[in-house]
Amino acid sequence: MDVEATSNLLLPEAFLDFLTENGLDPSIYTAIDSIPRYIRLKPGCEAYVEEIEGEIKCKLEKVGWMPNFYSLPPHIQIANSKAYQEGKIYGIDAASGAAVSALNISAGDHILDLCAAPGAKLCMMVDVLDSLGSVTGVDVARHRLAACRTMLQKYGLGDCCRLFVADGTTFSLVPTRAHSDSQSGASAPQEKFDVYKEWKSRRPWKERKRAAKVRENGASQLVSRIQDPELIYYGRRSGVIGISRHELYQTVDSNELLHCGYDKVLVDAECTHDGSTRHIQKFEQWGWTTLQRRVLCAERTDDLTVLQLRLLTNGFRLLKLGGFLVYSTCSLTVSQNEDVVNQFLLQNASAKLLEIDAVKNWPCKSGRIPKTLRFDPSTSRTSGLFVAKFTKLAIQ
Ligand SMILES: C[S@@+](CC[C@H](N)C(=O)[O-])C[C@H]1O[C@@H](n2cnc3c(N)ncnc32)[C@H](O)[C@@H]1O
Repeated sequence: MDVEATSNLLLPEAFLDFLTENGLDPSIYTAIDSIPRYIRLKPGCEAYVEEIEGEIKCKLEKVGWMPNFYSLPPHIQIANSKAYQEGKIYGIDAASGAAVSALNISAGDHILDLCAAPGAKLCMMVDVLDSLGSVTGVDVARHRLAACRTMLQKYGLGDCCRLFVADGTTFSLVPTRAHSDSQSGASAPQEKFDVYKEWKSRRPWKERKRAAKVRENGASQLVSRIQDPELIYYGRRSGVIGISRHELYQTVDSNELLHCGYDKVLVDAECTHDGSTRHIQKFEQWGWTTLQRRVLCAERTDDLTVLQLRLLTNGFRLLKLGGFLVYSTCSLTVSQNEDVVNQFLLQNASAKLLEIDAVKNWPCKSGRIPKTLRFDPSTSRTSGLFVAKFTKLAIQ
């Protein structure tokens, strides 16, 4: 195959083989420069649109199918703009916006984002939540979650959030409303003295020592064996302040989870990122051998599908009865999407795949399983994304 004739990128033969094996059309990388960049305007900042246009020297096109989203030419950089630095705009693809919208977040919801970093979707969730309810962000990569914390603080969105470095396949903590509503009185009186106080970026010595110990254990064990998620941030209204460590880390059994689990769960799972043309473009600088290791290696893909199924299964376990869970990946391979969904449905009788209400206006296609969605860069003019939505039913 003549690589240069089919792509703006000089895609290596091995990647083209990967696409062919997975039934993916390499032409999604051809039009890479015609896919716009997207930003989300912080609600309440509508009056600044003209000022922002003046600053970044280009017109912002309103995205008709996704509120608060604007598109701009892909070469425009926003990172140095005042609007970006002040948190009035942030970069998030419109398809990512669709994954969040599919959750139908309402004020007061308690939300779990199981693969949260670097946090674009988490920020949007907090915006939509309008500070009522809570968002719990979990990610196994500490440095990426720390970047998420920085972003929350920069955008002034952290008040109702708490962030845990943890393995999403085993994470077990419920929203703190469960404790404050029903269990706060249950802890021993002496523990009440050792309650979480307001978050300070400089942690007390005792807490830093404890966190360092957890990290040390993590380095010497597989991450999935870390018992205690590490709390690296909590906001004033996250439900953490005023409760004890014992209360925060208390877990509940599966029956209780049906009632005190999360209202909404996002599992934006780790994947090969092959649907994100911009991500694949970065391998030009990072080196195609990194792509070989991260994307093309069959063993890695097999490990990934196991991880994806485990993340989805645990996210679903933490969902309350009647709640909504969205599973998304930015891979377009069937093995990481429809195959994972099929496997999950086979193993979870209480899971029901749902239609996504807003889909009529979205520029996406159906996935191979009815009700699932695929954003395909060549037709949606967004990054590639797979989205499936589930609810939890009561089973006898
Ligand atoms: C596609 S990215 C998530 C992007 C994020 N939702 C956003 O909107 O910015 C996948 C994330 O999964 C995290 N991850 C990988 N394995 C994980 C695990 N076992 N538990 C939790 N997070 C994991 C990675 O560190 C990565 O940050």
